[in-house]
Amino acid sequence: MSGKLIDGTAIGKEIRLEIKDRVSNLLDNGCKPGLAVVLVGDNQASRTYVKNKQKSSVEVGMKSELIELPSTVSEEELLGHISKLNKDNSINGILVQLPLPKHIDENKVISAIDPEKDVDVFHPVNVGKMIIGQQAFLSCTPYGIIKLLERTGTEIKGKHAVIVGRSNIVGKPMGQLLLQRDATVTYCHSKTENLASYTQDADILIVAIGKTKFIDAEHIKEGAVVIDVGMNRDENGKLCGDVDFTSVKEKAAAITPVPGGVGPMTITMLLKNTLHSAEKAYEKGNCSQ
Ligand SMILES: Nc1nc(=O)c2c([nH]1)NC[C@@H]1CN(c3ccc(C(=O)N[C@@H](CCC(=O)O)C(=O)O)cc3)C=[N+]21
Repeated sequence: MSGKLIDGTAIGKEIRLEIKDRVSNLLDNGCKPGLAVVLVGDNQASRTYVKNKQKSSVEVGMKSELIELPSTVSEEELLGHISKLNKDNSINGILVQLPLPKHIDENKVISAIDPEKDVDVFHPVNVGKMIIGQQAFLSCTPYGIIKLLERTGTEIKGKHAVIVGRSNIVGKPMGQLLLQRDATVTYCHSKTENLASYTQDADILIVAIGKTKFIDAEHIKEGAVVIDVGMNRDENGKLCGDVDFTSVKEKAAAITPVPGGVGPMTITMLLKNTLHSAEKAYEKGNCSQ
């Protein structure tokens, strides 16, 4: 079987058009959704990602605000910016780009964001609500992956989903969203013994471990759907995933490429959550231009 490509750029575009329509409804009513991105320091990769997020939010008609702070900024000053954004009616979503410099406590900063504006879904209250199925916003990367599975007609119910990686922002929430959709979920990670024995049984394999070509054709069951969340740079600086795409695509029923797979969907879901937040604010009479 020759693997079918899951085109995250194209699926993301479709969803962004739907978002744009709903943004334009809000605009007609005097409410412009606003996303604030806080970038600390001068990490080049972070800067590129943030630019991408800004460009995408403007494309769907949102306001984009960038708060750029030097790597020497104090925790107190950063918290001050967040407090201001929390109170700002023109801002519906706040994202603090991670990682933060070592002298700043990431958990403290994330917890300072108003959960109603936490469109990234990193706040412990939102993560908890999501896991018990009470949350309006869903984690951007896992939610984007659910959309990829849905829009490619991949059955989730009753299937064995194997997650490789257990981060708080991808692996853990991913498993929970799949569980809510009636998959049988196995979590694997860097300490799992005999990893292939689990991955070879996966109908849906999600890989988010952060190691280039960590998964090859040997790990795959014929006809599996393979989702590659990896964002690694190879020796030439080229972006590549955690899956050996060339060999795995021959065995998989469908596979996401890197770039052009999960990445664009993460940003799309960030926009969707920001739209959601603005719609809620509008209903409460709290959305301004
Ligand atoms: N608070 C916070 N929220 C995040 O969501 C967050 C973060 N911090 N820190 C860093 C990671 C990384 N991340 C990416 C999102 C999209 C692409 C993306 O769109 N990638 C393109 C390619 C981009 C390129 O060519 O460099 C693609 O896969 O096609 C990449 C990386 C979000 N992150």
